[in-house]
Amino acid sequence: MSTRKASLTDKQAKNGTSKYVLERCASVNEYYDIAFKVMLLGDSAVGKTCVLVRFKDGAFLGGNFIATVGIDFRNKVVDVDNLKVKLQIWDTAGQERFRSVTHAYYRDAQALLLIYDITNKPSFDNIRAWLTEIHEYAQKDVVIMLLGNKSDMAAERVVKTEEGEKLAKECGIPFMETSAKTGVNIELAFHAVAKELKHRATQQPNDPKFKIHEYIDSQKHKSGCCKQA
Ligand SMILES: Nc1nc2c(ncn2[C@@H]2O[C@H](COP(=O)(O)OP(=O)(O)OP(=O)(O)O)[C@@H](O)[C@H]2O)c(=O)[nH]1
Repeated sequence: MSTRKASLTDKQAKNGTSKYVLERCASVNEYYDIAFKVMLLGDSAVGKTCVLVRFKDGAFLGGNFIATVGIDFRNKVVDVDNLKVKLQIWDTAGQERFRSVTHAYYRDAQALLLIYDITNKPSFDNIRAWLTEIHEYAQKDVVIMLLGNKSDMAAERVVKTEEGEKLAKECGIPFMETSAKTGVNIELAFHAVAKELKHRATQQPNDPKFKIHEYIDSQKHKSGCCKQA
C-alpha cells in the first residue's frame, strides 16, 4: 500500500486515480462569522478523506486507496441559523505510525468525527481505543460524533446498525451511518456538529439547550434516509 500523496484534478477524482492534496488556502477569503476546528479520526481506510471530499466538493474518491500521510485540512463555510459558520476540517492519517503527529492536534479541536467502516469489524472494535485517546488528548467538552461509513456496501456489512447505535448510546454520543460514495448523511453529520458548536458559542443563559440527538433524528426522518442497509 502506498502512502504517497498526489494532487487531484476533477478529472482524476472522476477516474479515481489519485488522492486529494488538501489545499490550505482553498477558502481563505470566504466570509464567515464564527469558526471551529473539526477533526476526522478512525482507523486507516475507513473513509475519512472520502467523507471530507464528499462534504467539501460533493465528489467521491473511488479507485485505488492511497493512505493519508500525517494530517492536513480543508475549510467549508456552512449556514447555521443565519450565521456563516466556518468549519476547518482536519483529515488525519489512520495508520498507527502517524498517531503521535495527530495527538498534537486533538486539543485544538472543538469537534471530533470518529469513523469506522461497517464492512470492517476491527475498525469498529477499535472505536473504544480511539475514545480512550480522545479522553487523553482532546478538550474535556469536545463534541464527539460516531459515524459508521460505507453504508452503501450492504453485501459486505459485518457491523450491524444496532451495534453502532448501542455503542454510541453507551458513550452518550450521537451516531449515524454514512456513505461517502452515495453521500448519505454526510451533510447531516457536519451540519449537526456545526449547529451544536454554534449553539454552544452563542447561547445565552436562558436559551434552550440545543439537542443534537433530537436534531439528527428529526432530519433523518425528514430525508427518510437514516438507515441504508
Ligand atoms: N463503497 C465505499 N467506499 C468508500 C467509502 N468511503 C471510502 N471508501 C473507499 O475506502 C478506501 C479508503 O478511503 P479513504 O478515505 O482514503 O480512507 P482514510 O480513512 O482516509 O484512510 P487513511 O488516510 O489511511 O487514514 C478508498 O478506496 C475509498 O474509495 C464509502 O462510503 N463507500
